[in-house]
Amino acid sequence: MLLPINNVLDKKTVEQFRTALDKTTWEDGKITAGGQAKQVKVNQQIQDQSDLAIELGNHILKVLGRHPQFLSAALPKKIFPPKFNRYNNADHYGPHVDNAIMHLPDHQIMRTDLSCTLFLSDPKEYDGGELVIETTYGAQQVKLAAGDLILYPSTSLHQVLKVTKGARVCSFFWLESMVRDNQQREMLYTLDQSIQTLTIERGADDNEVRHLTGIYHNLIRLWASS
Ligand SMILES: O=C(O)CCC(=O)C(=O)O
Ligand SMILES: [Fe+2]
Repeated sequence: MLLPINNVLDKKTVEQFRTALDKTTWEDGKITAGGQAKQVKVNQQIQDQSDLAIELGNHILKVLGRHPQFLSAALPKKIFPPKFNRYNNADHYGPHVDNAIMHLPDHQIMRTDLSCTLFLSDPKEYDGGELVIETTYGAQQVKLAAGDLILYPSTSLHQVLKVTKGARVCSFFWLESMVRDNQQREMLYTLDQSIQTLTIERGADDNEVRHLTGIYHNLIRLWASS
């Protein structure tokens, strides 16, 4: 499932992020890529452990930590500290699959189940730069408004097309989910969203709402690892 989540950051916050990012130092994105990805990666990034990356990254994590739709869809166990990239002057990132295992700054490791891009440039600011994700239903092109985020399975082959005008600035990161299997996680998300709608329509004291909520939690018990 490719899931867009709108307005993760409001316009004012995006503006504050951009003011800081537009005047910071950017380095070659190849520095942090390995193997096959290094060969096809042509973009810029800011240093992962810089004060700015940590400050902005923590803000994103705080917002996501209380975002019901994100939490329901991702069921996150570990989230990689958000990174920041920029594509301009014909930058692009050729087709690749993200590494399965990532090393966290505290020397722990995590498995990547879901990949995220949080757009910090408005589509009007640049030409090209679509994130193209291969799915079982064909390639999907993603280009979202500034402040919106796309969540997609890390198992997917994906690429960022050449930016031919302007600049595409994003934050990107990965997460390990408590539910490893994409299909199980997607069913839990659909069930949870349906329960939320039903609860609004019928109230929390409704018999079916009670049963379905119980089933949701019991499926989590069966499928989640903490
Ligand atoms: O810029 C993006 O949207 C994705 C970047 C990416 O695929 C990566 O860094 O692995
Ligand atoms: Fe990637």
